[in-house]
Amino acid sequence: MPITILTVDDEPVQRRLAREALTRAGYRVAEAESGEAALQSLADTSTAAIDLVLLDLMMPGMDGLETLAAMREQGFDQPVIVLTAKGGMDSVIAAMRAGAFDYVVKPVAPERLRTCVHDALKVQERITTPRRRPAASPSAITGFDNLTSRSEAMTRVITIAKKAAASNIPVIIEGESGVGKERLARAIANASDRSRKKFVTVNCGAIPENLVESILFGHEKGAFTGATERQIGKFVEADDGTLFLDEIGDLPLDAQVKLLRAVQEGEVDAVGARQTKKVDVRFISATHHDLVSAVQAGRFREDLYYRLSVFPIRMPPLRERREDIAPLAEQFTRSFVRSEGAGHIKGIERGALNLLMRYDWPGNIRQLENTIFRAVVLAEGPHLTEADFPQIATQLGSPPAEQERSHAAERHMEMVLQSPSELGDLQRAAKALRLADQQPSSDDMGSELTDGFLAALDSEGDVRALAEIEEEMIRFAIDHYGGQMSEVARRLGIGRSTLYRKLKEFGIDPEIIRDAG
Ligand SMILES: Nc1ncnc2c1ncn2[C@@H]1O[C@H](COP(=O)(O)OP(=O)(O)OP(=O)(O)O)[C@@H](O)[C@H]1O
Repeated sequence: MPITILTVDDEPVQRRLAREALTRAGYRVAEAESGEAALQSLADTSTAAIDLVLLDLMMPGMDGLETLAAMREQGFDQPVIVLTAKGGMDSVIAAMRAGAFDYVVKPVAPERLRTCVHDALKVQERITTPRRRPAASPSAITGFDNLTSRSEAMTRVITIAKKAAASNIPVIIEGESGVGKERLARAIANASDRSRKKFVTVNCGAIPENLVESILFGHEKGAFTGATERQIGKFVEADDGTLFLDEIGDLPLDAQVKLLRAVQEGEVDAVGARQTKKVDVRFISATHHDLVSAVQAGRFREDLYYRLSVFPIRMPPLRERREDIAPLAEQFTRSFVRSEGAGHIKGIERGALNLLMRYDWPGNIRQLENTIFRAVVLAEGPHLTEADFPQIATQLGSPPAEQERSHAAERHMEMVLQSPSELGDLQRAAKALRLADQQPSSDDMGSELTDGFLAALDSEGDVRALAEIEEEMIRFAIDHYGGQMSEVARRLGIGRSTLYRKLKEFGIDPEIIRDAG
């Protein structure tokens, strides 16, 4: 089955450019002219499944960011590469924050696009392949000793959590998504006198409303249409052990009433059962919501809140405990090098760690874990360097001290291949990508662009073929001189007939380049 890429762009010329570049690389290409149409294509089961989405950020109607958000909301988790026209680094950063894999600046440089798509698919394939062993699978490592806590903030959390482990009272862990709430809950349970009993988790936010009662409290066979088997429910399953109520703030109000009774009385009624059952459960809940505000807004029952939050623990986001970033990054690197068989990687460089420590990590430890995974899968050198974290560098908008590698060099090439009117944005982008160190400074990127900026190496680190560079130079010149072919020929130092012969040879359509520019 060929890999299918959905190109989403309102401009037919751009769709065509992307299609040409991708079909030449052997991909199947589907097209959508708007965000709305893209969502329809993704949901359409009658056509080939989409493996990757190439998404323009600037579109009328639903723009790229809205489309990306809607995709994730609707459960489409294909990798997304965003296309940006005029430097638009702000929306690129927003898209990366929203989970885009990477970005490409228009007009699309075919080689860069293909590298980007190849990388995204490689990472995706490794995520979905059973070979992947998460670096820190919650069930594998669950003690306090395995919770990285170099920071003061986290040391405090662990001290409090150890106290909670010594008692049986309900604990609520509050904190942003991916911050490690479940890991902490497991550590508490493992250090408690119920450590040998079951730890049952239930994600309250993921249960369909009409099934909440049955999943929590169980049901008898035939209690409702579809209840073909008796189910004991999570409470009974956790009897004598610990019940972890994740995303408790998402529990519907009706279910909150029943939960309150179960918590208060230690009794549950399975749907359709005649008898009440006594259970002995230790509760640990978690939420990324501000439950106090939810109580004030009437979305969460106050009595239930007080019952569950006898022992509240706030997990600080990673940006409030930056000292933990480096040890976590090192731990994930070691772990993924092992699980991915990437023995050529010996570790992570200081410069890369410094870069990671400056970032805010809105997705917290989970995002850091995924970022390291991606770097380990794609890195070719003996150490992870700053250049292996292009998406973080982009979002930080800060310069790398690290020797640039082909990936960034390609980006640089793209920047150079823009029209002069875009230079302001591009200079900022170049700075964001920290190219200043060993490339000519952004000030050198005046209106006269020199061929010294052309990327000499390909994505494998090898010298690029002359023909490829020649083709790129011609495309650039056409764009740069607004399609005036005699000027293009003159500046390139070749005759018009040679130019036209080369256009034919490389399959270049000057009209398309001019429109795209
Ligand atoms: N101290 C840690 N050391 C290593 N890995 C960790 C640590 N804390 C969390 N993780 C890893 O980070 C990821 C997110 O952790 P976890 O699921 O516990 O977060 P969460 O706050 O419960 O997330 P959510 O709110 O989205 O459910 C997991 O893969 C987990 O194994």
